Amino acid sequence: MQHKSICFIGGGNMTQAIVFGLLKQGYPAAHITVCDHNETKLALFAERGVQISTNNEQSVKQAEVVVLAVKPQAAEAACAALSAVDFSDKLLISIMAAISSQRLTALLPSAHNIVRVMPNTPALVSEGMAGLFAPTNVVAEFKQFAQELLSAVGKTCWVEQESDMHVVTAASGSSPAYFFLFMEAMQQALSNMGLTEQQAREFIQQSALGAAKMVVEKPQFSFTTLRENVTSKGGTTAAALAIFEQHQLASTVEQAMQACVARSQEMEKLF
Ligand SMILES: NC(=O)C1=CN([C@@H]2O[C@H](COP(=O)(O)OP(=O)(O)OC[C@H]3O[C@@H](n4cnc5c(N)ncnc54)[C@H](OP(=O)(O)O)[C@@H]3O)[C@@H](O)[C@H]2O)C=CC1
Ligand SMILES: O=C(O)[C@@H]1CCC=N1
Repeated sequence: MQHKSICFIGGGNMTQAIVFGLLKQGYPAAHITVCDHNETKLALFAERGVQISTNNEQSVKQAEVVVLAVKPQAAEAACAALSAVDFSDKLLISIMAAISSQRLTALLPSAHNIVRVMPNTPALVSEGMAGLFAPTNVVAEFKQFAQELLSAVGKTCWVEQESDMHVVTAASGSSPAYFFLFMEAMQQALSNMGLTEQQAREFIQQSALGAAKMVVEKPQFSFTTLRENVTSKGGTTAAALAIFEQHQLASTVEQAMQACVARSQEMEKLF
């Protein structure tokens, strides 16, 4: 991939995951700048050779690609501070949940090439999953760069309709947290039944990794088949799954993901 100069606005959790993932894949640190007002966060990047700055405007002016990575609540202020920058030759990538391309255009009128990306933190270990959307006017070269950038730290999937980015947020951005919550609950339960936290973690992480690898490496098997292959009639797994069913796990998961989408839709109107 081309090594364009990239400036990240916001050096928080998601920027750390993407930038450290990119460095792991050999993206030159000298081509990356991270802007934040938090010196402690900036130090994490500086110690890996990434350029750091508290002067957003100056850094953005020098970059070919700008990644907006502040919280949606902070989008307006962050963009207002960039109003003097001419974005017409730059690619603007927004990883912010819920902020539409129309809103971004209103905030930064000179930005004609906007790609929305909904990544997730497994980018840190090169196993990210990112949904992408670009309005029809975005030039192909910039779309390709955005895809290559995210492909360097995981898998990508374009959506045609911007409204689908709400659902994508439930599917990529937020979804690692569902699995982490499940693992937290498993660890608590195993600890309560006598394993140490560390033992519990080892059983859970390897089982999760093994299950995920089976899903990836055995695409001929549906999730249902993989589950059924573990579940002996009248056995231990069936006893566990019966409790999940009794407590309507599928319905709970659906409600949780609907809440994620609804919050994204609400945030789109708020910020
Ligand atoms: N975390 C995740 O898993 C994912 C997050 N996202 C999206 O990524 C974005 C960032 O999320 P996340 O990394 O978790 O958030 P964080 O709060 O961890 O990081 C945002 C950082 O930006 C800083 N910041 C705020 N305003 C400015 C500014 N004007 N200039 C420079 N830095 C600024 C914040 O500082 P301070 O805290 O001091 O204000 C903070 O350090 C969000 O919009 C979120 O929707 C998307 C997918 C997944
Ligand atoms: O929770 C959030 O709002 C952000 C967006 C997706 C993941 N984290």
